[in-house]
Amino acid sequence: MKLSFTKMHGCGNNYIYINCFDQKVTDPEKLSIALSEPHFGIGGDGIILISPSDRADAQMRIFNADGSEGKMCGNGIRCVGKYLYDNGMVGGRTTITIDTLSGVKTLELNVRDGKMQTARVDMGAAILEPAKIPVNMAGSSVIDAPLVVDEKVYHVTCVSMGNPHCVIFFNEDDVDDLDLSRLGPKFEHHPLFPERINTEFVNVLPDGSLKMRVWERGSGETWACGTGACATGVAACLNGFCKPDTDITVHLRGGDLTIRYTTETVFMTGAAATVFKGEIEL
Ligand SMILES: N[C@@H](CCC[C@H](N)C(=O)O)C(=O)O
Repeated sequence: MKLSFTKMHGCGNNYIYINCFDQKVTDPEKLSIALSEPHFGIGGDGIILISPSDRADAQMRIFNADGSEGKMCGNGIRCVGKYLYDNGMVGGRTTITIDTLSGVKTLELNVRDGKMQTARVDMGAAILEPAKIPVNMAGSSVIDAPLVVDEKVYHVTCVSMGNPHCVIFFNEDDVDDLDLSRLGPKFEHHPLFPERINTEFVNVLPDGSLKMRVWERGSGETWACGTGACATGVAACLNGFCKPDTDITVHLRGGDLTIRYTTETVFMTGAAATVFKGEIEL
């Protein structure tokens, strides 16, 4: 059996996109593990299925490289917008909707020469995680709360953007120097996060922008995470490093995203790119 796919990335967060309008995937968990593997598969951070929806232009489902399913993918949703627009699946409209496990999201597409370049996504309201970690909590949410990992105290702010994120701001260490392959799994599998967690390691730069590295549950270190950048922008506001209702630049390993946190919602703006198309024998 042959499967057509498109490799796309948003700020280096690269997934294998499968058009399920005309193809069927029966075991997406197993397929994601096989295709994400770089030596025997295609290589990537996971797969994203694009299917018909009865309440939006399309539905997307995201599977991490280990086969687990995420509820939402910020970099992925911009790529799905590009896929739909560039392939003529939304009749040239630049306002489109995409159904996700975390609700229907609206995208405003910025188009040049018939191709989508960037998208602004209304990601929905940030959900402040209820306190599971004792001590130093503002209200009933986890904001700047101490969490011991490997006998060291980290101060974490937990924000859900449909999927769970734990954001840590570093004053002294440059996040570029952290050994994420050692540290990331300790947060991902910490007993306080039974559903596992995506973790963002962040420096606030002198100009007020944010430098972020991410360890994603189910995929390890990726070059960017859209929901993670949103959670980081929100956490920066909650901790007084940035201001709501302003554009916050988040520098990721694979590019920049612009985040705006308002009382009603979080907006994320960034690019999406097609890398190549292919067909794989299963
Ligand atoms: N890379 C994504 C998030 C993908 C899902 C995540 N690893 C999870 O399991 O929650 C993004 O750009 O948001």
